Amino acid sequence: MWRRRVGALLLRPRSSSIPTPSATHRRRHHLLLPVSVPDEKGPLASNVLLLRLFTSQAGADGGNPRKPFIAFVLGGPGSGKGTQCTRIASDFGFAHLSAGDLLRNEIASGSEKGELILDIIKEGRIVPSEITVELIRKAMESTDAKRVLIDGFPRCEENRIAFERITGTEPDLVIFFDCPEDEMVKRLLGRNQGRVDDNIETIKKRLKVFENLNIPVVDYYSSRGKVHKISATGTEEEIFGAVRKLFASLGFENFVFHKSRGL
Ligand SMILES: Nc1ncnc2c1ncn2[C@@H]1O[C@H](COP(=O)(O)OP(=O)(O)O)[C@@H](O)[C@H]1O
Ligand SMILES: O=c1ccn([C@@H]2O[C@H](COP(=O)(O)OP(=O)(O)O)[C@@H](O)[C@H]2O)c(=O)[nH]1
Ligand SMILES: [Mg+2]
Repeated sequence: MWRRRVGALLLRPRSSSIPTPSATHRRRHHLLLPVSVPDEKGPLASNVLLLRLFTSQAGADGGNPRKPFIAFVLGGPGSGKGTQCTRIASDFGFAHLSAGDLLRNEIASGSEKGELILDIIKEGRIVPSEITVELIRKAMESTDAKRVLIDGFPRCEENRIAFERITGTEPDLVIFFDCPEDEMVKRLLGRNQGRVDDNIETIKKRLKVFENLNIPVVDYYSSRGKVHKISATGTEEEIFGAVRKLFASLGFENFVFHKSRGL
């Protein structure tokens, strides 16, 4: 086991647990990211990330040879996380763990926890950390993959802290898909997957939760030099072009590219 020891179109959110963003936070968010995040227009190979990749895969990370390379994939609702993760998984051999899908599977299982999760998702709020982290932990345990994408998690600082405490590990890389709100709304309203949260009322709440609770997680990892911001506007293919460059710059082999050349 790899773990150390197994162990602003927006409505005000209804839940009082959702803090109102301070002007300082908003200012910080918009100023901080471009300064501290190496973006796709910057130098391709970030030596820090490259070093982490090799230390993680070679087992030098905390002396644990079986710790997978972990990438958190963040971005607002509808920014294209799931779409891009599917591409990364097939091109670069990552296991794709979608926190939202794990939660929806729990709902589909008919468990008592599932009922609570459904109520929270309908409201666009965040499921208690212990539930989500436990689902992710189990999913990670049941894969032998050496590279794992965790899509749509952590959603808030509390999620992040719980993950790091329970798994005893941190992500090696955080990808942040940066997308304007109006584009996200358009995509969500056209997603057409029958989701209980793809309606305008819930979308407004999810956007508010994203800005208030998820952006601080991006800021935290930015300050630790782990975030790679990718502009999520343009076609799926154009965005994947930037993603591909990032993974190539980190030394990941592109299986599809090699297969197409008979290698
Ligand atoms: N670059 C893009 N341009 C237009 N639509 C997109 C793009 N990427 C994804 N979509 C569509 O937008 C919707 C939301 O994408 P999805 O990957 O589910 O986002 P997320 O997981 O971040 O919510 C889906 O219907 C998807 O097909
Ligand atoms: O770590 C997570 C991931 C998702 N969710 C809930 O599940 C919903 C859908 O998440 P998903 O990632 O599937 O949505 P996406 O951003 O991809 O549209 C969110 O709005 C939250 O209510 C959560 O509480 N914690
Ligand atoms: Mg998704």
